[in-house]
Amino acid sequence: MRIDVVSIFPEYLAPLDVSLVGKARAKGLLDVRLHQLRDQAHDVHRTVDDTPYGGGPGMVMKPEPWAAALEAVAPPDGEGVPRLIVPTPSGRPFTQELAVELASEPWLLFAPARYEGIDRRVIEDAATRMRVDEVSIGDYVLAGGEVAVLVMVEAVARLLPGVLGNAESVRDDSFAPGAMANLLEGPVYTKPAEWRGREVPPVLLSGNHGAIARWRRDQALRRTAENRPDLLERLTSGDVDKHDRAA
Ligand SMILES: Nc1ccc2ncsc2c1
Repeated sequence: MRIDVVSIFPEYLAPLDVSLVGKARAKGLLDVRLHQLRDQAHDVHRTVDDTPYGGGPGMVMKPEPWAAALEAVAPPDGEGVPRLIVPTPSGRPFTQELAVELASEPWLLFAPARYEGIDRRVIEDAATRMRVDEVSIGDYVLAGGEVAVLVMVEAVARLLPGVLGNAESVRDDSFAPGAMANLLEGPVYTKPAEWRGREVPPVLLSGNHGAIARWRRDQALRRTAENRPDLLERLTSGDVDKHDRAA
């Protein structure tokens, strides 16, 4: 997979050089390219923003630098077309399901905005050439979209074949499609078996894999009911038998 990111703060994406994503890049599983938006602003101040038409607070990112940056990355007459992801608080929610969908794309192009956002015409123009998704990572105030790019790239990269050492853990993730869909992961434990007077739940030491699986699902249901009751509503009656609900 190729990932391009256009930003006025490409240094904000430095974490993509380390850990899971960094290792995937080193293995050649991921090709990440960062681009400075200001390189496409040719006035002396390399201006990328201006006041909003219609008035209002803040500044809006100008269309010309963004259009030039997107076309520099993906020339209209070039090979292949990326899927453009525009991180924005007014976008569709970023979910594990969307991460799985994006992980099947050969090329993603991220356009994180600062200020009040990007002139709408940039999105409309790009949509004539490529698929565009406006995506939000949640309902809170951030200074820009770069941190959302870090979130989405990590969530997608870990799903790529060969990136995670143990494919099992992808299956057992919270929110992963399948048995754990719409369930939060339960508590986890490691050695020592007793620590500051607290013991590991005996079932986890029993070697009884059926009992362990049942215990883990029960704990996942309990944690989901406690922290995300909204997710329980998504579980079909077939997913949660009467016993589970009563637990
Ligand atoms: N403030 C804010 C909240 C969510 C979000 N998602 C992508 S960019 C962004 C910015």
